[in-house]
Amino acid sequence: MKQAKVIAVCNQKGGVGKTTTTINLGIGLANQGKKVLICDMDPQSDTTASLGWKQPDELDSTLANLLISDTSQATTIESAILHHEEGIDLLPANIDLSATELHLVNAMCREAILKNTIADVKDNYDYVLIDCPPALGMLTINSLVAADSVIIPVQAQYLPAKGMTQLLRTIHDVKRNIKPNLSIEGVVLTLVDGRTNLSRQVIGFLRENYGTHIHIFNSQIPMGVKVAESVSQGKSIYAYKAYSPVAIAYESLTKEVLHGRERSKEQER
Ligand SMILES: Nc1ncnc2c1ncn2[C@@H]1O[C@H](COP(=O)(O)OP(=O)(O)OP(=O)(O)O)[C@@H](O)[C@H]1O
Repeated sequence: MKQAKVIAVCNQKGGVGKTTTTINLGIGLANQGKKVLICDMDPQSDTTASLGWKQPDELDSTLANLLISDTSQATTIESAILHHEEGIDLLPANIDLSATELHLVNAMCREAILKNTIADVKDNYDYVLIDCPPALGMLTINSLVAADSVIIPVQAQYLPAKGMTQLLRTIHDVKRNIKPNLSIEGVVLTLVDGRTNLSRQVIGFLRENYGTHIHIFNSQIPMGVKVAESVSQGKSIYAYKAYSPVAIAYESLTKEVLHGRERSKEQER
């Protein structure tokens, strides 16, 4: 049996590249021989649609059914898992997940429902990546409680970087009250426009304001038109346009994540 590392890809700000990072990091890890499960915890179901399931609302079994353990539908986690042609598995989402958020508020052990839901299958994988919704509600809290670490995609702009305070506070609260060993894997700069100096300014801002203790990945994800095209084809950037700057950047991020894990395993020994 494997021992999965569970990583939440999280930022309450919308449109910062969470979905794109989850997919391309996930498939990047699969390309390196790792077994990967992606959980789509965003009711917009962009990850599900971007991986080729274009009508998520027509899916019978999704994370929404699993999280409310709807006995009338008797959904098993195995029956909900979809298999993508590039070698990763997906627990899909659809719009029902937004109603699930309300249900979770009154549920017992409400913060740990995702963690318990994936407990039986998690160790079939090396990595479980969770694409979080752009909000700090119960779906995000469940994602953080299920996770060992968090990757924070930050758009290389001044205001999105500023908005990190609230997210870091939430991560701190989860760590203090529920999940003491939750760690921040790192911040990845996304949508970097190479024509400006903004990425350097944003890194300077993050270091100054959040201390030196938050790791910032060396890999930066540039802007590239091929991203939207790959999404429309249900493919990763590697399958759609190998060797494009975005593909090279995500491959490099994948290696940083892999090496980070190897380093921490060595430290444990
Ligand atoms: N490197 C990139 N270059 C160009 N476009 C990108 C890049 N990364 C993401 N995008 C585009 O930016 C938009 C937002 O990206 P994405 O969906 O990954 O962000 P998100 O944080 O998951 O959004 P949401 O919060 O709405 O779920 C999408 O249209 C996506 O195709």
